[in-house]
Formats: sequence, structure tokens, C-alpha cells
Amino acid sequence: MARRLVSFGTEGTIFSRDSAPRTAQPPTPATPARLPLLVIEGLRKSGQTEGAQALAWLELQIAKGELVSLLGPAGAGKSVAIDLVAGFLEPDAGRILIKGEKQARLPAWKRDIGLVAAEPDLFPELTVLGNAAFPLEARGMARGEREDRAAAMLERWGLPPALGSARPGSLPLARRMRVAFARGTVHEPALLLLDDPLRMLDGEERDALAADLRRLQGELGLTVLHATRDAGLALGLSDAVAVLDAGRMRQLGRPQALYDDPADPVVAALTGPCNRLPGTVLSVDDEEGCHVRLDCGVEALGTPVLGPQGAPVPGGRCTLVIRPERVAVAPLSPEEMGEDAVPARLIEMRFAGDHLRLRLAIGEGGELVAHRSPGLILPEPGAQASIAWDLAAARVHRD
Ligand SMILES: Nc1ncnc2c1ncn2[C@@H]1O[C@H](COP(=O)(O)OP(=O)(O)OP(=O)(O)O)[C@@H](O)[C@H]1O
Repeated sequence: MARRLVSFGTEGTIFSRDSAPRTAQPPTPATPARLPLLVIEGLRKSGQTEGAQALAWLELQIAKGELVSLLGPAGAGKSVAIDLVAGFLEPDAGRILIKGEKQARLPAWKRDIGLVAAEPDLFPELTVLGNAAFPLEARGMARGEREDRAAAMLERWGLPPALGSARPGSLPLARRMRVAFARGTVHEPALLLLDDPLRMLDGEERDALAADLRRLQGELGLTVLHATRDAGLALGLSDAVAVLDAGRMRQLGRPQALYDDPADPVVAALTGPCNRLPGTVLSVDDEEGCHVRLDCGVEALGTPVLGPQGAPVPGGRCTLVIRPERVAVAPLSPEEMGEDAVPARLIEMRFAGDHLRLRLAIGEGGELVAHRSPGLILPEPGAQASIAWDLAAARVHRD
């Protein structure tokens, strides 16, 4: 592996939105450059069972015109967070401010929000136009004006005027979701809450709606808090992403900073495919990086991360994290491949469209995955191979 210095300082915060050095707890909340439209401070909600935490800690700010995603697996607390901001649930602790106003004790219908959930939840007895106009009707707007505005908003979301008189039940799901987006934005809410609204769509329909959301967010100046389980969607759509796991926010950052510099192995796994290789730290050096003996016996180098558990220390347990696309693979001996290359054996190679997925055996019972572009010269299954990575691509986290 090419040796180059990527040292991590002790200043900064893992909750910074920039790819600043990773540091230990306690976290400092992210501070957007612009005045925050939404402020969430120390938000907490207990779960439905004794002692459980539905949301153990959430702290973030969203500036006007920004889209921030809550990314986490099923049960991470994303919907609970959205429901707390919407006013459907009362927090046990913490504060929510929208445009500087405290939201405590403000019922949902008085909050300056729009909401689109995973199910379109349209009113079956109303027409498409009636559904889209509903928030304006609830605010007492005269029929003519609200129908004009609703028709214009439906069109922005890609629904032609002829559909206005249809019942939502007659439309396919992708179009019903678009009606729900029109209904969620027609009253120009200060904050748009999206509880995984693309979850049930797939393929082109999903991509098209995601692209329209991003475009209309800019055109309408929407400020958005979006919840999703899908790392690709969160990273591709958002100005910033808050990674949630078991009710706790683990890291907040810009998409690329999160992907390149996850604060811990859990964030690494939640933000994209990664190899997590357990081992013991042999040495830590500013120039040479962190020298690790993996449990499979292979010695490897990575950049030490000063994360929530502290920095890796010699003799301590650690996890070396490396993204599959950062693992170079060649049908060569380690000597031919270069300094710090590791002998490997190809177990399996699978075609995955834009890349090939290689499973490789290393050391005694070790295994890792590499993604390589089709067209590269790669080893044959079972044949000799070597792998290598750049020091900056591998991260060593203290366990
Ligand atoms: N109203 C509620 N009050 C207290 N706890 C709740 C409430 N609703 C859900 N929970 C609990 O909070 C935890 C998080 O659930 P939540 O629905 O927020 O997860 P999620 O991240 O949105 O998952 P998914 O992606 O499956 O929607 C779960 O353990 C759930 O049982």
C-alpha cells in the first residue's frame, strides 16, 4: 500500500458537516451557515415497552432551503422523530423550534408544516383536485383560489389538469404519491416532513419522483426533513444526513464526508457497503498510519480514527473498515503488486451491472469483498491474486 500521511487531529467534531477530523464525544451540534429554520435540541422519546427508547437523542438544525435526511434501519426512530416534529407525539425531553418558535404544546394542525408519508393516505371520497386543495380549504381559502393553486401545484408535481376530477383510487401508486406531494406543499409550509415517501416505489418511477423532489425543493425553496432506510437515496438527495441507529444519532454530516469519514463502523455500514475486519493494533504512527494484525493473521495499514471510543492504541482491539471499491485486486504476487500488498484468493466473482463483486479469501479464514469495474484484468477463481489499498482509504476504529 502506498504510504502517505493522513493524520487525524484532536480538534473538531464528528458532528461537523465538513470532512473535518473525527474526534471523540461529547458532540457539538452542526451549525449551518444560514439561520436555522428547524432546530432540534436533545430530543428524546421513550418507547412503548418498559425502559425502551424510541428516540434516545437527536440534535440537528436545518437552514432554510436545505434537505436533511434521517438515515437508519427499520426501528431506528426515524418515524418517531418525524412525528415529534409534526406534533403527533409529545417528547419526553428536548426542544423543537420552527422559524425560532418553540413548538411545545402546539397541536399538529397549528404547526407550519406539510407531511408526506410512505402511504399516500389520500381522501378516497375527494377528487385529486379536492385532495390537493384540502390544506387550503382547512385554512379557509375561497374555492376558486384554492382550486387554481391546487391545480398549479399538481402540475408542478407532474399531474396534468385532466386528472383533477379523478378519484385517487383510480390512479397507480406513483401518481397517488405525486398527489400527496402536491397536497403536502400546496400551502407553502415552512417545513416539509417526508416519512420515507419513496419507499414503496421502485425503478424509474422512484428515480423520477426523487429527481422532481430535488428540483422542486430548489424551485419552491422547500426546507425538508426526510426519513429513509435507503443509504443511496439519502446520500444522493440530501444536503446533510443524520445517521440514526437504535434511536440515537450517531453522526451528522454532508453525504460525501459521511461516506468517506464515518465516525464508527456502524455508520460505515449504514452509509454503504463496507468490509469490517476485526484485529489488534500493533502500532500507531503519524507517518506510517495504524499498523494492524487482522484476526485472520494478515498485517495491514489504515488511517487511525479518533471516534466515539477514542483513538486506537497499541495492543487494543480495533476494526479496520474499507469500502469494496477502494480495494485494488490484481492477478499478481504481492511482490509484483507492490509495497503492503496482501496475498488473496478469489472465491467468487459476480456481475452486478456497473461493477463486478469479488469475494476474496485472505490469511487464515479472513474474507473481504472488492468491487471492480468490468473490463479490468482480474484473477481467475482459485488463482493467485493480491489485494492492496491506499492508506487513506482504510480506517482503523477503536472497538
Ligand atoms: N408512538 C410511539 N411511542 C413510543 N414508541 C414508539 C411509537 N411509535 C413507535 N415507537 C417505537 O419506536 C421505535 C422506533 O420506531 P420507528 O417507527 O420510529 O422506526 P423507523 O426508524 O421509522 O423504522 P421504519 O423504517 O421501519 O419505519 C420502535 O421500537 C417502535 O416500537
